[in-house]
Amino acid sequence: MTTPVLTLDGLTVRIPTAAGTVHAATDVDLTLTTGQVHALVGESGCGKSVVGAAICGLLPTAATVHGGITLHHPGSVDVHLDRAGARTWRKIRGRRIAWIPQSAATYLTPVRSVGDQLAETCRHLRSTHTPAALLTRVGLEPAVAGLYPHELSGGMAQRAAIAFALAGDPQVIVADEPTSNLDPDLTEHTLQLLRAAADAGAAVLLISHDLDTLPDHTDRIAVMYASRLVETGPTAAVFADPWHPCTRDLLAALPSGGLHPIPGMPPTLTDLPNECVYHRRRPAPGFSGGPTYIAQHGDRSVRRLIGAVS
Ligand SMILES: Nc1ncnc2c1ncn2[C@@H]1O[C@H](COP(=O)(O)OP(=O)(O)OP(=O)(O)O)[C@@H](O)[C@H]1O
Ligand code: NI
Repeated sequence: MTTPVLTLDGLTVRIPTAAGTVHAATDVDLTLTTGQVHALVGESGCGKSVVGAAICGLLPTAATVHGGITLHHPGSVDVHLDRAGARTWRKIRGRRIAWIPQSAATYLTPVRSVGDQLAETCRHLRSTHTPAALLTRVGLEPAVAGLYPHELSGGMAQRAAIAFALAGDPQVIVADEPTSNLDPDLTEHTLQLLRAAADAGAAVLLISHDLDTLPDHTDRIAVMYASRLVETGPTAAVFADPWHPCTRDLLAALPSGGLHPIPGMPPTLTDLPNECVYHRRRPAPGFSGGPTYIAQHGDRSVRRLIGAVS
């Protein structure tokens, strides 16, 4: 049985920049559940990492957040992360929510061995695991503990990143493109490790561009376009019968879909109206713009245009 662990309720993130206010995430509703791997996909710059960063309390300080980010724990009170201060985050990060970055090299200190840093993380989190057990769990030899970060191959570094994330037995794991630098074998191995973490009870959010790998490795998918979710549902159902034109176009751009790139360019996020703008990229029949709404059908949802013909 799956239980909701983390709920995003109308998450809206705005980032002020010299070029204007970036609409980085708008009205994002998403529930992460125990034991499931949830994919978050969409074109580059659509806001996926911002959603992941919001869940992990890692947004830039200038960002403003509206809407709810709620962490649930059976038998305990909900934690409202959208209002959490530094003290709450110190208790939560690593222990209840962990982040797996794209490259482990970005957060490891070059001057200390992997084992040293993993031992320090375990002490800090009061982990019940030893560094050796964590390395074994992600398929690394115990001898890797003695290596320095620059001595790790890309695949080893990514496994090490997962070992660090597993140290605190987090309820939620956010992995931001963990396979983007890996060959197919290492990609497969990394996705299996995320599946194992979910099987052990975590809710995993996998931000990914490798759509072809998702049906085999994820339970649910959320498709994002220009800061908004346009479609969510079980991965197999969405791949078999995509409802939103954006999802259809993303799938058609894959080798398995015939390699048809999406025409046009993604919009600039500093100048967005209060509606889904995919119809501007790919005009819908008989529709020239206007508000959208989310239609819910069982365990699937799709953003529809009010007044569109189809
Ligand atoms: N620190 C920041 N300051 C200003 N703008 C930012 C910042 N971080 C992200 N953005 C902007 O927010 C928008 C969403 O970015 P985000 O990194 O979430 O996209 P993404 O979907 O993860 O893209 P990619 O697939 O390339 O990683 C982009 O327009 C980006 O330029
Ligand atoms: Ni990103």
